[in-house]
Amino acid sequence: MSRDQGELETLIKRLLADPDLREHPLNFALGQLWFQYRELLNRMERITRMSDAYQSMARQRELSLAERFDKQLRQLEKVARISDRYQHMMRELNIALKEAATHDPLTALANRRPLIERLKAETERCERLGHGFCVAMLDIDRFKLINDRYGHDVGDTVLIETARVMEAEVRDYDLCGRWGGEEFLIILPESVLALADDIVRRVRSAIDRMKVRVGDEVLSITISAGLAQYRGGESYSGLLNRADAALLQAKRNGRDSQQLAD
Ligand SMILES: Nc1nc2c(ncn2[C@@H]2O[C@H](COP(=O)(O)OP(=O)(O)OP(=O)(O)O)[C@@H](O)[C@H]2O)c(=O)[nH]1
Repeated sequence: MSRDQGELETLIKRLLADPDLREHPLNFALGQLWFQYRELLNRMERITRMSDAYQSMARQRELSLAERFDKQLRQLEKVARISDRYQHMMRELNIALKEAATHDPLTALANRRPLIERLKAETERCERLGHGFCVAMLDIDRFKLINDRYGHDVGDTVLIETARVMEAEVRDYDLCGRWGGEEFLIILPESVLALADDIVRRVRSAIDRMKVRVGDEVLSITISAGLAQYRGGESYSGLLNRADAALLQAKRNGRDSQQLAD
């Protein structure tokens, strides 16, 4: 309120309160004007208060919207983190499942499944391109004796060590797997029998040099092997049968040896 306005209000209040002026002809009109002016002022104040309240309410609502937005954002971030972890877990699980489906849990070598897939692929490739490939079936000699004498755990260690040495000796593109029990299969692509024979001799001599210790004793492990080269038109199981028969012959020949299939 300005200074002039304040002085005018004081003057009007004084005039209206003056008993000598009560009968003055303008007193009633001035009283009415004063009353209307006060009413107007009150209404304006009410409107201003309402507008202030509305603005503060709006500010409050904006604030709580921002807070709600932040909360939603935090929740979304949490969901995204959980989903990331879940996807990572699923990926790991898939890898573990694939590993379990294609690898022998004891030696970590390929199991029969990828071996058979590779045999099929190689026979098809052979038919198409005419490249030769060989397989070698390898078997630990008198393995039952090791189990019986030293226990199953030592037998397992022998299997693990044999697998490790075997895999280290073959070429990168050969596939070495556990066919079952103490029997291993090596698939040698792009090879004729003479080359496969050299590679298997190298594998056997590395296993010969391998040292598995049981207390003070060092076990000596020998291997017998049968080798066969793929013949056009033959099935992969026919090829395996010939390698198996050659292995049997190697065993009959006194073990610790290798035999080429006819
Ligand atoms: N420790 C262990 N032993 C196994 C496993 N799988 C098979 N065997 C054992 O391997 C042995 C194979 O014995 P045999 O088939 O008689 O052959 P071998 O004693 O090696 O004799 P030859 O093959 O004739 O030289 C059996 O005693 C099986 O119990 C395995 O995962 N761990």
